[in-house]
This record gives sequence, structure tokens and C-alpha cells, in this order.
Amino acid sequence: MAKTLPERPRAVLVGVQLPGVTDEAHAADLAELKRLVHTLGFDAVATVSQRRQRLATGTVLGSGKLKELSALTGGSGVIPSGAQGKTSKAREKWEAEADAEPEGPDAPVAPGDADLDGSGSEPPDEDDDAFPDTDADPESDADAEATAIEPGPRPTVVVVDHELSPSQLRNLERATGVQVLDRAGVIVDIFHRHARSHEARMQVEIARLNYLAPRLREAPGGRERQQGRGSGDSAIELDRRKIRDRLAELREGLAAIQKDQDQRRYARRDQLRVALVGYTNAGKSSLMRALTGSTVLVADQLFATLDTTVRAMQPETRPRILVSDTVGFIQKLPHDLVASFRSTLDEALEASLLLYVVDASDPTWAAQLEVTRTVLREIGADVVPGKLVFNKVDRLDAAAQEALRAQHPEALLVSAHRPDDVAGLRREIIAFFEASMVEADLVIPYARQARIGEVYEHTTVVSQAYDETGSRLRVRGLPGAIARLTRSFQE
Ligand SMILES: Nc1nc2c(ncn2[C@@H]2O[C@H](COP(=O)(O)OP(=O)(O)OP(=O)(O)O)[C@@H](O)[C@H]2O)c(=O)[nH]1
Ligand SMILES: [Mg+2]
Repeated sequence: MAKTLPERPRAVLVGVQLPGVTDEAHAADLAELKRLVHTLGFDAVATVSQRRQRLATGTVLGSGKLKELSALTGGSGVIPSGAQGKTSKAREKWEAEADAEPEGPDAPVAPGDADLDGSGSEPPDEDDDAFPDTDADPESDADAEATAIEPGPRPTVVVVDHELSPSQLRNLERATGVQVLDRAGVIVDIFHRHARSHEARMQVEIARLNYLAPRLREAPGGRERQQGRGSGDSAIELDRRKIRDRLAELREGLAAIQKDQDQRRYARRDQLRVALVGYTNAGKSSLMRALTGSTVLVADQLFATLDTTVRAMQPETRPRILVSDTVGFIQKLPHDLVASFRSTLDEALEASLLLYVVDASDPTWAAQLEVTRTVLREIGADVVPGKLVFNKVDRLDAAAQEALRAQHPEALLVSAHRPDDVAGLRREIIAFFEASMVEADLVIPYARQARIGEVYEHTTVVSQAYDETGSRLRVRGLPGAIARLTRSFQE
């Protein structure tokens, strides 16, 4: 069976637990990194974790841990001074030693884990293999403790749970002998792979080039590359110029698309709009599907959705209510990505109501909600009225649901998979808009009867009467929409 599956590259995860980060938070971070890596198509087969006061400037990890990591990947464990070719020797050595590596499940890491807190007696760089088991990881199958590694071919990628400077990246690549990615790089790559619409693709490319540009400047083996091309500094300079040109081209293209969208947005200004926002994988698209009957992509992946989709709630209300599905958030989201998705988000955030969708079955939901709130605050969307929606409650037992209700009496508890819950959410949404609607009279002269459809589109018509001037409609709608209709029929 396994043979029919294509081979997935194997990755080693690296995380440093900094002061102030609890064991749980650290484990959750690494579990999330594992999911990110999985989404990218790699299998995380080992985790190297270390407690440190700060990231080691040159290599993130201390020298002992770096050796341990490199033993897994077949690297030398040291940063060669410009020389190449040590890797293969180290590999031979590693192969010879591999069998001797301690690998037992009862390796003495657990006790260290328990008594490390506050003891301060451990050397800062070494020995700190204690890594809390990642049972928070929903996809956890065989989890690695420190140096434990799943049997199989040697990992070919190292993924570090921190943002790396270009030189840290280069040093780690030299020491481990394999490709090294940082968390931001993984996220950028996932975005790159999942972007569908023209706009999303352009936005991601901008973020990607911005991410790559500084790394290119100090590219690993920059010297080797220049030698290869035989053109010295100018090779990098050329690449940089190409990137600049491409960025300019992309920004121009994006501006054109956005102009187009501004127009469409303008046309929608009177409509009732609600946006689903929240952490990635919370179930926004699932709720979107359930509320609108649309077929947006739902997937157990991080960042399945990158485009804002807008659909009318079904069955259609009068006036109709538009629902937007948006890109999800994640902690340590690369800044450029937030910036490049700003316009996509802006569109959604023009909504009158934000539904903060939370995966209540995720033990870290509170931290995820905080990330969502922070990003929305940063883009100025915290002033939009919001409603907390705990999703996936079908995975919670009654006691956990009760606790959640007690903690957040204002929130709605739903499962996107239960039609009754979705109907309840729908009622809440309608009630929200009802509450902000006002009643008014509109007079539509006979000469303008052809445009009466506009009234029905933007308001609820309570009653209709005719007199000598035209039809007189009693309507309910948002104050802005009524004001605009009144004006347009008086002109
Ligand atoms: N058990 C359960 N699973 C759910 C529920 N809602 C969504 N899911 C699952 O959660 C996963 C993610 O759902 P999506 O709707 O794609 O989540 P999203 O928030 O749109 O995620 P991104 O677009 O990646 O940010 C999918 O596997 C869904 O089937 C729910 O209420 N209960
Ligand atoms: Mg989605």
C-alpha cells in the first residue's frame, strides 16, 4: 500500500524554547510547524529542541545540539571555513555511527523535562533534550522526542521554527549538509502553492521575492555561484535588478486588478456584508459552504484558502446578505505576507459584521484567537462589530462545551457539520442586520418604476401602495442604503 504513495521528503524540525515560553506553548509551536511542513508535502520525522536564553547568533542551536542535528542529516555538524566536500566524509562517518545512536523510546529525556523548570542548573547549550511530547498535534502519528527519528531514509530538509537571518541559514546549511527552511519560508512556500486567483498569485510572488531578496544578497555559497557564472558580483547584482523589475511589474499589475475590484466593491457598498475571519484551519470555509451553499475549498490543511470569496447567504434573504471567506491567520505570519494580503483582507473587512471563527477543539484556541485579534487590530479592523463563533464543538464533550459557554456567554457554539447549528448562526446574522435596520418610506415616481428592483435588492419591502405620483413603499434597510435610494429616486 505504502508503495503506491509517492515518496515524501523527510524533514527534521528544530525549535528553541526561549525564556518565557511555556512547555505547552513550545510544544504547540512545534506541532503547528509539523502541520505546516506536512502541508508543504514533507514528513517531519524528528525534532531537535533546545532551551536557550536566546537563539545562537550564528547557528540558532548550541554547538552540541548542532552536532546532534547534523548527525540526523549526515552533515559535519560544524561550519566549514569556506571549504566544500566535507559533507560526504561526515556522511560516511555518520553512517558508521548511525546504528550506535541511542534511539530507544525510553531514552532518559522525560525526567529532565520534568525538573528543568527554574532549576537553572543545566548548561545553556547542551543536554536539554527534554521536549514535551506533542500530543497537541492532531496529526501526530509517531512523534519524535529530541533526537529520536523514525526509521527510514535520511532527512533531506531541516525546518527551523524561527525566522533565520541569511547567515544563520547559510551556516545551518553548511553544518547539516541539507536544505534549511525557516518558518516564514515554509509559510511563503505554502502560500505560493495554494494561491489560485491571479491576484493571490501576484501578492504571493511579491511576498516571496521580498523574502528571497535579502537571502539572495547574502546567498549561501554566493561566492561559489559567482564563480560558477564567472561574473563576480554582477551576477547577484543582476538577480537583484531582476527582482526589482519583477516587483515593479507585479505591483503595477496588482494595482490594475485592485482598481477593478474597487469598482465592484463600490457596487456592493449598500449590501449587507458579513466576513468569516480567524486562524487557519478553524473552519471558515466550511461555514462559508454551509451558509451559502457555495463550493469553496475545504481542506484539512493550513492556508487552504487564500482568496476572498463573496457569496450570498442561502436561502437568499431580502435584502440579501453577502458572506466573505478570507485567508486565515497564523502566529509569526511573515510581515510581508500580511502586507501583501492587505487588500484582500480589506475587501472582507468592509463587512458590517466579523465572525471570529475559532476551532474550539484545538487546545491552543485562546492563543489562536489572540493572534487573529492582533492581526485585525493591526489592520484597523477591530472597530468592526464582531461575534465569536466557536466551531467544531462536535469534537467536545458536554462538560467542555459547558465550560466554554460559561467562559464566553456571548459566543455562539456551532459545528459547521450540523445543519441546525448553521441555521442558528444564520439567525444570528440576520438578527444582527435587523437590529441595525430602520424603516422608511420611499416614493417611486411612475417614470422610474423600471428601477424598482433596486429597492427590493437593498431593502425589505414591508408594504406597497399606489397614488397619483407613483408607488409608495414602506421599507426596512440599512440607513445608508435607504438614504442612497431616496436620493437616487428624487434625482
Ligand atoms: N469535526 C469538525 N471538523 C470541522 C468543522 N468545521 C471544519 N472542520 C474541518 O476542519 C478542516 C479545516 O476546515 P476549513 O473550513 O478548510 O478551514 P478554514 O478555516 O477555511 O482553513 P484555511 O482556509 O486553511 O485557513 C477541514 O478538514 C474541515 O472538514 C466542524 O465543525 N467539525
Ligand atoms: Mg478556508
